[in-house]
Amino acid sequence: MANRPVVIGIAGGSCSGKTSVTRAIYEVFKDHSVVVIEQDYYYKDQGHMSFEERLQTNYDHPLAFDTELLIEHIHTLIERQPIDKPVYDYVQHTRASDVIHVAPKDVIIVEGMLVLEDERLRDLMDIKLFVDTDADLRIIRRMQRDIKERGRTTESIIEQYLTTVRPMHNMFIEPTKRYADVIVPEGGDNGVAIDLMVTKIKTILETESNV
Ligand SMILES: Nc1ncnc2c1ncn2[C@@H]1O[C@H](COP(=O)(O)OP(=O)(O)O)[C@@H](O)[C@H]1O
Ligand SMILES: Nc1ccn([C@@H]2O[C@H](COP(=O)(O)O)[C@@H](O)[C@H]2O)c(=O)n1
Repeated sequence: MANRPVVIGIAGGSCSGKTSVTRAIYEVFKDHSVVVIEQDYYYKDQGHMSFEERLQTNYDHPLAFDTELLIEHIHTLIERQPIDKPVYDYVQHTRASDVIHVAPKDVIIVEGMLVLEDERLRDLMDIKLFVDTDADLRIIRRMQRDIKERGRTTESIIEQYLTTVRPMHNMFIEPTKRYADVIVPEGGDNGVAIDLMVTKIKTILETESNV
């Protein structure tokens, strides 16, 4: 077993396929040892705000996240200590009351739109991925997903996309592509990129000098 866990960052726009790539890697290592940390679960707690106020939040800005807590939790996992991971409720736009107890593992995947935006996060990562999918495909996927899974209407999705999702993507997410070691076109469908990642992770895990 490696001394220091391997930390992989998986960034990219909303609905680019980050979760799909994460799941594909998870499937390979799940019996071995892998933990997934979703940046979305670290949205700031808005329990003190009314539902109407929560609708005004810009969920695509870096300041919407409790990045301090996210960094603290990754440090804790790297030190091979457990964490209580928050749970997020997209319908209520705030943290759920429960947490998930997460044991430390050999592979830590940190997945989320803006995980390459903060230098402190980037510095913790051994491998940085950016999932790159065209904006037209992403908005179609988002429309389908958010109506089905996140309690949204067509009108609210279009309004949010034009006012915050698109401009914040261009301002904060797209520029982080430059920090990626690997740019993955088409996300979960890119079997070659996923195989390469799996091979690289195995190599790091097997390397004695990984301390
Ligand atoms: N290649 C694909 N073709 C069609 N739909 C996809 C594809 N990849 C992902 N999706 C769908 O798009 C939505 C977002 O995908 P996901 O992997 O969760 O992206 P992200 O984590 O980047 O938001 C999901 O509903 C998923 O089923
Ligand atoms: N209460 C919230 C919180 C987040 N969002 C949107 O989620 C997107 C990020 O999740 P992905 O799985 O798509 O990467 C982001 O674009 C936020 O706008 C939300 O709508 N409501």
